[in-house]
Amino acid sequence: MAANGSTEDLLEELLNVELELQDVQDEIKRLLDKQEKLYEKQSELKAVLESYQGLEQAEKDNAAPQTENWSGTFEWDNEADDIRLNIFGIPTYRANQREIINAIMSERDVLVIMAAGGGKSLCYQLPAVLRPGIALVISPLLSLIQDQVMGLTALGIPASMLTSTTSKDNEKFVYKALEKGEGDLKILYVTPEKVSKSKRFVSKLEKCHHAGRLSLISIDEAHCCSQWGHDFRPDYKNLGILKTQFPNVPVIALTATATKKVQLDLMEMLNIPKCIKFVSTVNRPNLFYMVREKSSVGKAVIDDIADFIQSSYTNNESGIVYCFSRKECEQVAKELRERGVSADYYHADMDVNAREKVHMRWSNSKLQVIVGTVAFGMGINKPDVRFVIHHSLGKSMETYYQESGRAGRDGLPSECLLYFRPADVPRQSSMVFYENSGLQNLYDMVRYCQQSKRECRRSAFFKHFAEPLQDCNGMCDNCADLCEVKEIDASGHARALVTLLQGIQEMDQRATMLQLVEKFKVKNKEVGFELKKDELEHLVIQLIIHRVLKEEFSHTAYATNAYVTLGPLAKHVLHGKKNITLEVTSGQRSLAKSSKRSRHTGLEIKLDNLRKELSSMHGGIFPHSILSTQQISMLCSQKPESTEQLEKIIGKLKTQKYGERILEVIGKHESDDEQCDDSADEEKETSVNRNARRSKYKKVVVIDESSEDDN
Ligand SMILES: Nc1ncnc2c1ncn2[C@@H]1O[C@H](COP(=O)(O)OP(=O)(O)OP(=O)(O)O)[C@@H](O)[C@H]1O
Ligand SMILES: [Mg+2]
Repeated sequence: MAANGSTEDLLEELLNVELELQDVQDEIKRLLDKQEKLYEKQSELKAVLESYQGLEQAEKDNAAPQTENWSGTFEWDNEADDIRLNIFGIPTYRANQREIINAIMSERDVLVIMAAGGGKSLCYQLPAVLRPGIALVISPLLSLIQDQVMGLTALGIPASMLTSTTSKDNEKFVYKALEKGEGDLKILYVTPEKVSKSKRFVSKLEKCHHAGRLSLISIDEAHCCSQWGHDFRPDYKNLGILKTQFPNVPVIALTATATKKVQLDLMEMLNIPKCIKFVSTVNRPNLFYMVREKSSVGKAVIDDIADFIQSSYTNNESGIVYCFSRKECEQVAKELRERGVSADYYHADMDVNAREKVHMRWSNSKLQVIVGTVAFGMGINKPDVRFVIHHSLGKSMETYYQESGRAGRDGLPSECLLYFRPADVPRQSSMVFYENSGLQNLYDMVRYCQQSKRECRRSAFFKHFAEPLQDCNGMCDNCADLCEVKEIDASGHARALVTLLQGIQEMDQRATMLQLVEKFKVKNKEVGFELKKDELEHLVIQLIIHRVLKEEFSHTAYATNAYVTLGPLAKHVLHGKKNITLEVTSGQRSLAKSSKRSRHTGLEIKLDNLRKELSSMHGGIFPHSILSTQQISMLCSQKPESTEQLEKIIGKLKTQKYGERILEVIGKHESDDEQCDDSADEEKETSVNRNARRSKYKKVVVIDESSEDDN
């Protein structure tokens, strides 16, 4: 019995030792993984440091040529102005466009960083028309290429492409144009694969260059070259050979966003160390940014989205709704349709044809809203997207800037609305935590969502992209809506939360955010004023961002779960060294500044209908290629009566093609107008006004700035 007893004891002890060993091995594995990650981070940081040093040197080396005055007068000024107005139908240049065109015309290599919709295409398309020969444009996506070629063809500019969809006949035509200079071709679009994989193409290009007919090389969406960028394409890596093969042909690389590191990478990979750099602001002054509380009650958020679209965008103006997952995408599209919104979904699980069909219907304004995942990305070229709604927060400020930036590429007022609720944070964090800086990027995004009502939303973008602050001009919810902001001390709640979590951890248990909040509600009725469930969730998230709490992740066979644990600054809260305040805004908001959104007049609607009619008559080119929304606004304010007046607004080419119909619509509207005193021009309520009224009572948690150091 005794022997038996001691065998059992020994077995138990052995088991315990084995369990402990297992724990130690797990711990070693965890530490080795951590070491691996730290090594990676170390080498990445070293590379960044080197590239910064290199960039500074390169900038010094380039200092002299950069001082050239690209806004001066040039011999091609008149001809360029003529092409701009009479072919492209563009009345004036936007910031940096003229300077970039002048640098390219002076045969310099150029790197252009210009916000989405800033007008990068004109910077290479105009010199392509102006210079003799053929311009080669590298673009990453078939759909982008097709849009561009269609748009140029509508303007009467001979453009072609070589892609997987090009017919044999067309290919022959292009090769003849390259090799022999036969036929009419000014701009040729190809994907990067063509350059890196088709020897035949490169040899034709060499012949074209040899005969002096290669006018310029444009590399659009150039950030795809860099592994540090957000859309790396392996084939972009080989584009450096273009400068080696054709050293005297000017190269223009263009992208909407590139950090300093990406810029340096691009210059190196494309072999353009001496390029002239034009960096424009990331600010998109025409975008109105707003964040709304996402209700956790049933489908309230869908009701809100449908209401937003139906009350602000009654003329079928295009929009995008971004969702977190494919399933959510389909669901939201269905729910919006049930509420009478013309919506369909787009995600990576669909076959290419179905996806393309949805995209086309939307591009032609036959479908109002695309409900998409991040897969609905770079190929979107529609300039008149009036609103981008995020059903859930994105994974970083960078992606939010890109996605929301698809609104208002035509420069007209547009809205970017994000729905936020704390419960969406662990959904995202459990997806991104393994990415390099994944959590840090996500928490920056959360900061934007939970920002104090006293802070401008735009300032978050300026900070993120390391740019000096600029005036928002009332173009975000916080700047437009005056609301009373009160602060309430929530340090007691924070302390109680930390204590509760400490207790949970001491019992070797753990809790998700929702479980923690539930437990807290049950246990802590006595902490001063009572917070509602969603307010407590906001508080937990805010404590995570400020490292009082932290998220930890654990995998099951089906999912990754996010748990909340004590963070490095938990002690500060416990010892009263860090104050936490709750921001409470009053429900009554008033509009600070007058609305920036233009009104829809009867004439605008008539001209919009006309461009749609003409677009289907002209072989389905996009309505915005017939008349841009900006041109419609100018037509409405100037109401031209003759061909000469019309030409000054939309240029000769469009006047020749569509002038008669446009003048007819304006003339008829004017005579109707006189009779009925412009009753058709009933103002539609501006969305900014409406937003101000629809904003709801809300509490935001902020960490007191006066509290102890965060680090
Ligand atoms: N000077 C201008 N005046 C008015 N409209 C312009 C001007 N330049 C470009 N646009 C219009 O602005 C819209 C966006 O231009 P473009 O497609 O070139 O943007 P982009 O900078 O390439 O943006 P993205 O990064 O999204 O590709 C187009 O409809 C274009 O016709
Ligand atoms: Mg572009």
